[in-house]
Amino acid sequence: MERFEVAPGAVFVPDYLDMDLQRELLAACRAWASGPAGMRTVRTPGGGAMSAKQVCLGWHWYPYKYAPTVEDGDGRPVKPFPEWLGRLANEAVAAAYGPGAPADRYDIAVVNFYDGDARMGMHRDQEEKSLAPVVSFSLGDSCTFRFGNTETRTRPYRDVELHSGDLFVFGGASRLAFHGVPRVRPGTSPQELDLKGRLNITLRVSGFDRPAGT
Ligand SMILES: O=C(O)CCC(=O)C(=O)O
Ligand SMILES: [Fe+2]
Repeated sequence: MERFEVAPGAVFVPDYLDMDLQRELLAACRAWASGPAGMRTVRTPGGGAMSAKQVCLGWHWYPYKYAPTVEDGDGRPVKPFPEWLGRLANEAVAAAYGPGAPADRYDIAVVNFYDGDARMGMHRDQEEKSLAPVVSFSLGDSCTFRFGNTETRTRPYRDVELHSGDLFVFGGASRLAFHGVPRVRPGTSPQELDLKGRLNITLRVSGFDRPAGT
């Protein structure tokens, strides 16, 4: 398997997921997208809306914190984070960093759906307490993924083309680097995958204590 270190601790692994696994993940995303606590438009405090639609598992992210329920939506408990997804995250970390990489308790998934000309501005994933690596899988349309530095939203950054099945892991010195999706390429989803648009599944470790009963 080819691996490219884009920045220290940021590793790009093209073609990581085979088509069967991509299909399984797509089916899972469709189930997660349905309500309650389903896919929604995220509104920012400034009154804007994110163009990528989002659904979370394990902990619900909304600008700019986590909650056990969909505070900014239907108020329902966030869907559980399945154990198999945690195994997939740890396998992906080992594929990116090598078999000696420590396993962790992955407990958050953020699923982003990009259709048409949706995009995502430069930001840091910084609402987690844990600094465990972020694991990101891509399905469907290709995109430009911009991976920057920890100081500024601007250069230096590197643009990587992410295709369906690709893996990107960022941890270590790059865990709090700015990153974003300046463009997706509509109509580039593989024929074998029944998906119009792009799905991104981002797996994270919260480092939070779960309150009892949730
Ligand atoms: O869609 C992507 O590849 C990136 C998503 C992302 O950065 C996020 O959900 O925080
Ligand atoms: Fe992010």
